[in-house]
Amino acid sequence: MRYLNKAIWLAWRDFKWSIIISVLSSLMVGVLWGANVGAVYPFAEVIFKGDNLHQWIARETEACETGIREGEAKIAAMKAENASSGEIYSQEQAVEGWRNRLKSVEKTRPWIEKYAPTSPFNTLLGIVAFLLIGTALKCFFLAISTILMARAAFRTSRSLQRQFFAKMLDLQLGKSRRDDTGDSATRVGGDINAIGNAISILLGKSLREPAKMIACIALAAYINWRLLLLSLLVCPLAAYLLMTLAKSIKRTSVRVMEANGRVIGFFLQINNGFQVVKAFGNEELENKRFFEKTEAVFRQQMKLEIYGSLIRSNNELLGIGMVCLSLVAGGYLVLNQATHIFGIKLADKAMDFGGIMTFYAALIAAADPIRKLGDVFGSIQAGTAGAERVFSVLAAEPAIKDPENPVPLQDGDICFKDVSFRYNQNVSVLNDMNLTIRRGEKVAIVGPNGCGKSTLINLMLRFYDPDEGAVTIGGIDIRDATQKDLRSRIGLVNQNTVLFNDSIQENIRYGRLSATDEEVAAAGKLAEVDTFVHTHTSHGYKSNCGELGSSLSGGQRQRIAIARALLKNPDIFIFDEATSQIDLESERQIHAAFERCVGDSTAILITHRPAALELADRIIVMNAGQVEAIGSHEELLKRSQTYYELYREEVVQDRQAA
Ligand SMILES: Nc1ncnc2c1ncn2[C@@H]1O[C@H](COP(=O)(O)OP(=O)(O)OP(=O)(O)O)[C@@H](O)[C@H]1O
Repeated sequence: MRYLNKAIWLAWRDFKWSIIISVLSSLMVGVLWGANVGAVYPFAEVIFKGDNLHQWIARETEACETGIREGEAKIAAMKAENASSGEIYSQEQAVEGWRNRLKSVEKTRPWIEKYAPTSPFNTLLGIVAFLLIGTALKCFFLAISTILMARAAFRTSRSLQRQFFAKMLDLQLGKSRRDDTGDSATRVGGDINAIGNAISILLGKSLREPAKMIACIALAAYINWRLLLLSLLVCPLAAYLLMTLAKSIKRTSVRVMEANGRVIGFFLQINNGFQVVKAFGNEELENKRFFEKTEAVFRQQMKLEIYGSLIRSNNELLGIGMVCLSLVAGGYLVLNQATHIFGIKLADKAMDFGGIMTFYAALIAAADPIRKLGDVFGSIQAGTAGAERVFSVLAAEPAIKDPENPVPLQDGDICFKDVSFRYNQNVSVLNDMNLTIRRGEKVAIVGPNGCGKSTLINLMLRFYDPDEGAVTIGGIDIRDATQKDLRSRIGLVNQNTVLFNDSIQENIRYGRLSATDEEVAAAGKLAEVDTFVHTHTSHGYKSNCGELGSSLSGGQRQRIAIARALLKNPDIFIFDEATSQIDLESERQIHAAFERCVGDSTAILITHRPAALELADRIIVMNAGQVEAIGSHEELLKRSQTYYELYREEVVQDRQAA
């Protein structure tokens, strides 16, 4: 509940007035509900006795005065007979009851005398009109309350989604990275919707229904509070069952959310990798795995449904239990015109027909909101579970943070000083690495698979921070600058080209949002996007890339990514295997463009391609997380066995490809 309270506080902070008006409207619904039930009393009196309200109030006054008179006479007689003080006290209480009742009657009398019709039929018409107007007003307040609360709840859920989205972007950095896409998708979708639903129910239905219930209970208490207490005897047991079931619902709600996360995660994974599934003919296996995951959701959902129906039954039984108890006791009192059952006093005076009918109507009307509250529990518990899952992510501290007093970066040499890094405790990826890349220099980094080349780039972009040592640019530790400042200076094209489901033009413009169409086209031309965009697409630069660039070839995607980086015109270019999927001829053309565009920016190329190595002033050979050798192509062929072997492999591959 602590986390759901946070969500409610957010709703309160932003939609105070909506909530206040909605809550007041809910209270009005409660009052009008009780008032409508209260109309049963005069209705019963008029229909069954043929009285009008003037006659009824006169009878009531007379009954009260008689009750007081007789009571006082009894007290006097008791005192004369030296009766016990307990007996006298009980009689005094009865007289006090009559006096109170007379006071209420006296208060009502002027209203009845002034406004109530004199004929019974007109009285009936008046009651019907009261009922109709009361119900119309109740509907009006109900609509106001529901709409305003829904608005506050939906807006709060959307705002939570935005916060969650921003947080996810921060948490993707460093070792706090969240790899469970399905789980995150469930949290941002279903869980947040469950929170919104819970807010709307908690501040709407769960105030409105108790308000209706309280109005009816108050009416019942006004008629006969002792009889009401008797009918409430079933409450403690029902409340205990309710609390136990509520805990189970919360626990199961969390399990449903987790299981849903696994279904979505699995679905996304197979959807992305469907070609592998098809190519290896593993459809049956994946269908079976998916079936098991959906079955797990089904099992938890069924549990939830069973708990929900138990709560509904519990509440319904509670309502009917109250009515039944009072039916038996009240029926006995009226039929026997008694005030006691088993020596226990249950009424000050024998109850009349209208009174007991109104009492029953009040209890039946109180049972309806109690029944409706059954569904409320399930939704609130689901919202509480969702809030725990969502706020635990929102509260997580990102591993990569900006410093409190950032220093502006200067263009300059890039230095890795004694840098060590491991993704997890056991495996060291970079070991005490030292490397300086001079400002404006073009370097190529080569090395066997898994030696740490991309990790080097990850540290430079502060996607991770080193465990030991520091990365500096222009002599400033990049941890002392803001991430925005750092990344604004770097143009990255990496091996996994990511394009968004937008036009080619907008995907290139992603490098610099302020770029004009002409600038975008110029960058496209330099990166050889032009060579396919006019011949292979229907709408040129306006053609859509498809989701994640799926309607383009690997090479075409890489060219768009290169154009995006060129458009940014950064201080530092990083090409991480950026031309690995481009044919040799296009690669040469891109390299020519690269030389023209990179100009005096620093450029780091992670590549095995011999043609790309020619662009570099120096080649850095990495092996097992360290710099093994640095030099020109010719020097390294002689000095570095690792380089020699890598080069020979690539040349053979290029010859085969040509
Ligand atoms: N996010 C990660 N979590 C855990 N280990 C990782 C992660 N990314 C990379 N590694 C591991 O770190 C090591 C270095 O990976 P890196 O991607 O830096 O190598 P690389 O030299 O760029 O390889 P390649 O030439 O194959 O792209 C590898 O053993 C890899 O499995």
